Amino acid sequence: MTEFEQAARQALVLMDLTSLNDDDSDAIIRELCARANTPAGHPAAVCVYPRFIATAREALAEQGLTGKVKVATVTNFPHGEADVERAAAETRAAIAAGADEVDVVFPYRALMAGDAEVGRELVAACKRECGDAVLKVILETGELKEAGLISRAGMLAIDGGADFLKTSTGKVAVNATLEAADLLLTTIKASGRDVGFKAAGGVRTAEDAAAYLQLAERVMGADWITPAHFRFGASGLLGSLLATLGTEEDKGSMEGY
Ligand SMILES: O=C[C@H](O)COP(=O)(O)O
Repeated sequence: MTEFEQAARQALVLMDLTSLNDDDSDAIIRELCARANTPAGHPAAVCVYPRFIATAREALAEQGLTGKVKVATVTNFPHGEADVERAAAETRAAIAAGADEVDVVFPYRALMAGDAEVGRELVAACKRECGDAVLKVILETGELKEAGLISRAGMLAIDGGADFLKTSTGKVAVNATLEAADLLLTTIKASGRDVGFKAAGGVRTAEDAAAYLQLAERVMGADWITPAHFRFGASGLLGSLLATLGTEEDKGSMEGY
């Protein structure tokens, strides 16, 4: 296996296979879950809107993937409002509906306007609702733009109890970049805390994935890169990974894409 194929195989098991579109339906989420069952292995999670958590659980069970592929969802998404109570209530509802993992959007506009405390509070409130469930905090680095703000947001999220720092919603002009990834990985390392990293938004090819993996290896070391610490949030990466591995997607499960 070439080094590049190895990166594709690794990226597949680190992926949160995502569908967060306005026209998502039960049928589309069922197909997403069917696509998770690839001949080359399965992703770490599927990531869906809260109203599809039950559908995803059911569809993964039908694929024999219960417990193997987690169900992730999003809260305070995509705008990252500074309403702690609402974000906590959405997170509580997501956990009650059966989410294994919650990706909450950090109130990044509030931070840009000078209110740092609400970000820490919102993350802490959502982590309380999660308990042992994984909380990923979406910082929207492409909107924060400045290195200082990106690192500050990362530190606040870690202080609030984030299990992962995630770059982006995938809904703004600039999503995951290697520069933002470097800043967040460095922030995680400097914190000394057991926090993971998720690159999300615009990661489309095996080449993209390999570059992030190389960066993470340089900053954190190869052994750190497991699904417990590193994820790709991606809606359009699976096909490229499977093509790199010489495995075609099942066209029957591609209807609607
Ligand atoms: O969290 C994941 C992102 O929403 C996915 O973004 P993408 O559609 O650009 O892959």
